[in-house]
Amino acid sequence: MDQNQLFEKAKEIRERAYTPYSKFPVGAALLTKSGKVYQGCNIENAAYPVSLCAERVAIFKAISDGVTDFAEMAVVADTGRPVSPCGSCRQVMSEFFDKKMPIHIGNLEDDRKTMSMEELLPFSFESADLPVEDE
Ligand SMILES: O=c1ccn([C@H]2C[C@H](O)[C@@H](CO)O2)c(=O)[nH]1
Ligand SMILES: [Zn+2]
Repeated sequence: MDQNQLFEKAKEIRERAYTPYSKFPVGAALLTKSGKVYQGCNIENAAYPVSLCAERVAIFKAISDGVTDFAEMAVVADTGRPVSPCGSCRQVMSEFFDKKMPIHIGNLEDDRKTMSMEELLPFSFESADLPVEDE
């Protein structure tokens, strides 16, 4: 699966977004090293903060399937510049993605940009920062 195909998967799932409040559908496609693709769309709620972003839906689908061998992600929305994942999604990505993993962001005009995990969230808070528990 190449980058164009991954963006197609992101655009496809974007059509399933549930966005009656923002009217801002987003699609994400997460490729695993074994070639499987997990697709996610944003799902909103009348209680606005309960809404979940496309990126986290894709990641949580994979994690709940027992899959963690992530290779690349593509995210797409109808934005003027390539869509910028929110801070909460960057933090969740950093929990599961290697620092060098490429994240492709784009818009419907196919303006695209690829950033590594560590470019997207530098100096991230991570498990190594937590105190080590003695036994
Ligand atoms: O990268 C992004 C940015 C925003 N949203 C969603 C959250 C909300 O449903 C809507 C407007 O913020 O877009 C995503 O899914 N991914
Ligand atoms: Zn987000």
